[in-house]
Amino acid sequence: MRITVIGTGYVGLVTATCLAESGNHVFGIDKDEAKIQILLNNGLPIYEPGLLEMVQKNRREERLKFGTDLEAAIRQTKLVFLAVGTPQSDTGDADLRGIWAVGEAVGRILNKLQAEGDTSKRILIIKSTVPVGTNRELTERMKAMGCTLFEVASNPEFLKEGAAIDDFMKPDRVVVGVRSHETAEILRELYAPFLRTERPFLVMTPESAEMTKYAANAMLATKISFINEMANLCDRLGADINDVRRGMGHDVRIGFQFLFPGAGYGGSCFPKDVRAVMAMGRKMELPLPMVEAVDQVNEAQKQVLPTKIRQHFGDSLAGKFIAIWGLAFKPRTDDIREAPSLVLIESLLAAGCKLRVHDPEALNNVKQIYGDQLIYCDRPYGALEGADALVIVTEWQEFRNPDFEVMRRLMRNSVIFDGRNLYEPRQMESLGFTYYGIGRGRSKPESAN
Ligand SMILES: NC(=O)C1=CN([C@@H]2O[C@H](COP(=O)(O)OP(=O)(O)OC[C@H]3O[C@@H](n4cnc5c(N)ncnc54)[C@H](O)[C@@H]3O)[C@@H](O)[C@H]2O)C=CC1
Ligand SMILES: O=C(O)[C@H]1O[C@H](OP(=O)(O)OP(=O)(O)OC[C@H]2O[C@@H](n3ccc(=O)[nH]c3=O)[C@H](O)[C@@H]2O)[C@H](O)[C@@H](O)[C@@H]1O
Repeated sequence: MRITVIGTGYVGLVTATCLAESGNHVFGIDKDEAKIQILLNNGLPIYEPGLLEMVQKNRREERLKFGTDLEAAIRQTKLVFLAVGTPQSDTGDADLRGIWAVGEAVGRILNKLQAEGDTSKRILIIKSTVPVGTNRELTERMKAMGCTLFEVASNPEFLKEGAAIDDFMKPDRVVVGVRSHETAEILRELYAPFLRTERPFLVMTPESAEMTKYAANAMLATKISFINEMANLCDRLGADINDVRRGMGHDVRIGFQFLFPGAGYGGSCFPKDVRAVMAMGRKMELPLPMVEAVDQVNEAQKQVLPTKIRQHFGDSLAGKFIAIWGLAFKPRTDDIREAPSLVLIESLLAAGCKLRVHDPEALNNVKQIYGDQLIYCDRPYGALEGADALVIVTEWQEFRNPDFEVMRRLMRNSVIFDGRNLYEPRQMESLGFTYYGIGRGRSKPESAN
């Protein structure tokens, strides 16, 4: 099939590339000329494992093209994916200006093509995460522009950054929201190569598809906030969340996934999507106390590491050298949107600490925010030189098994605040470290200081 994907961010670029990989001819279109230029120069504007090689291969084989010319792309394609950002607005709901702008641009182009005698119907497929009713409103807006030969479908995306290619190529399910059988069948054919191993292709209304995406993200965020709350209780009661988590997860009704406590969930999706669900509830005057609590618990969780650090150092915190390992909101990405590391950095800078930070991929993004307020280290051990403490915020693989001897030699004080529970408290103590995890049963209430 011939496809246009509008937006070449984390989702659009992966979608365009994976669809090209399965034999389609795809145009990746973005309004950001700098991004397109990087892609045309055989680079990648983001870090996502395995993506660069796949982009290069499909460009070489001429199935994947990039540009800024939407009209040229739409002239040659029937399927048009919308993968532009839908960030959080000031009021908490999803900011849909990107979707409306694309709708208007596509509408103008369709009118022009129709006037030229092009009678083929285009299918606009909303891949971005959008509130329930967006599909319908986009349809109405385009009809109001005089467009007739089009249909809008919903096809939410469930990929995770860092594992995006695998998630797209082998999805647990594909969800499509359509108003016609014909569109459902076109999308079924498009996705067939990715669903060969019994994975379901679920057809529903656009409203249900839009809701499915938010409900899935809200559920996953709920699991994380729940386990974080249990971890904080373990800390106070002297239980170890790692044992508790295992004890829970073996119950197949509960399972192990998304039950890792930490420094709070971040990223461009869970925080904004949970708040968008809250906003939909407010609009419908329906209280959603559970979803609101998920967000509140998460905001509080981002303060857990700063609180433990304040408790440990007390009045002597100002002027301390603190090393931070891991800045991206999760491993295997350079994305720092809503990352818990940023809350920690703000708090420690405000307390007068000097920060030496390391991340395998996200240093440049952090530099763009903090400039020379931080010391940026290319290597993990470089960040430890003279440090009074190490704080681990993101569980990059290379932090799991470091040389603790070397670490102790480099650090001025052997103190570790481990926001991802990478190490065993007893082992760390036997190696001479003062060690704080999340929910490992060792922290005092804040008032104890
Ligand atoms: N990042 C993720 O892991 C996932 C994101 N989503 C959803 O997918 C959507 C996109 O997210 P990301 O890819 O992370 O966003 P992003 O911000 O990385 O990329 C969006 C791209 O759209 C481009 N764009 C905006 N307006 C445009 C226009 N009028 N014409 C052409 N290009 C335009 C921007 O320049 C940018 O490159 C959001 O709704 C998000 O909630 C869904 C699943 C996973
Ligand atoms: O809608 C989206 O954008 C995507 O949001 C998440 O994907 P992503 O944000 O890329 O990454 P996750 O692996 O879900 O991690 C999100 C945050 O939760 C945290 N997390 C995750 C799992 C866990 O057990 N504990 C935990 O604290 C991570 O550290 C990270 O900060 C969902 O997992 C995807 O299914 C969804 O498509």
